[in-house]
Amino acid sequence: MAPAPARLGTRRSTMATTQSRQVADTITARTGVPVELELITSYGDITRAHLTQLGGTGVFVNNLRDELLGGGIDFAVHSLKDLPTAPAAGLTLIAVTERDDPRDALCARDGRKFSDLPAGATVGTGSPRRVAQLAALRPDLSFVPIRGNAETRLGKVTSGELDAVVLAYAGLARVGRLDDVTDVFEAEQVLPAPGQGALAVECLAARAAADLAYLTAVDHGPTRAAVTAERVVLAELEAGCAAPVGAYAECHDGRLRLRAAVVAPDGTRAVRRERSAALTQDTDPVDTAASLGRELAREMIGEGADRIVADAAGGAA
Ligand SMILES: NCc1[nH]cc(CCC(=O)O)c1CC(=O)O
Repeated sequence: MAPAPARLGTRRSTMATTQSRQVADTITARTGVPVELELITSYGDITRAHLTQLGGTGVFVNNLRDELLGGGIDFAVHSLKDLPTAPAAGLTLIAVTERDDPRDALCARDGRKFSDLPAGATVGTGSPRRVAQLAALRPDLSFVPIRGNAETRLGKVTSGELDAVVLAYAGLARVGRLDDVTDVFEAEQVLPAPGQGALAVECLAARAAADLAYLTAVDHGPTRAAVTAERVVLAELEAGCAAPVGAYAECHDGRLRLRAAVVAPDGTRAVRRERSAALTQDTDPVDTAASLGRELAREMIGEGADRIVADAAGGAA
């Protein structure tokens, strides 16, 4: 008899089901274990509240976590950037998949580049991190908070309601909308969100070394080290996914290079730092990454980065 398929819990959006299906297919290809998708509705998908007003992180992941704890699903796939940095009791990140393109992308009317947008052009994004970094580059633009899935946001450009929207390149790729991209931001211009472009596989901690150990087949070491450094910066700054914090790490020639930026929502104040560390044979890259993230965050706090985070959280949305 064929083994019962593993139950993978996913949000219902096109982006979520596409990325979950990709992870499922890779798991099956590498381990032979069949996987079926279970669609779960999340609060973040149904609420009409503005994302920065939801009062807390994790709106996209809590229902999936409840299903994991209740045994309704065997494992869940999340966009890593939507996962709060605090560990969830009883659960573990058994795998972090190889990162897709981490950059942010502009989708503008008339094929315009970011530098070609006229003064006063309206740019839609619900992310304080994007607004802050974009305002630092182009204080003459008008940033408009928007919500909804990628397709809804792109629709506001097609309809003429907005001149442009900014979205994650990886997400646009997953919903098949790369043709809408008119410009891409390099890390020098806009640092992505910690974990952007990577997917996290989460399961019950008690099953991780037991019947679900095969899930480590989709773990990618260099991505796990990079996103660890990025997420430690976020955690040390006591910031969540709605904070104006960008962080990006990459492994190159045996070194891990970490860059981070904390920018006030109006783009006028910023703390930007970078630091790198050697990845050696006899140290765990994840430990090296965590230390690197802590050191960089402490330097940034010394320059007032924590105050920018606190002011942004306390200020008006
Ligand atoms: N907050 C929603 C969300 N979560 C993950 C992605 C994109 C895909 C990714 O970063 O892996 C998006 C949409 C966006 O930021 O444009």
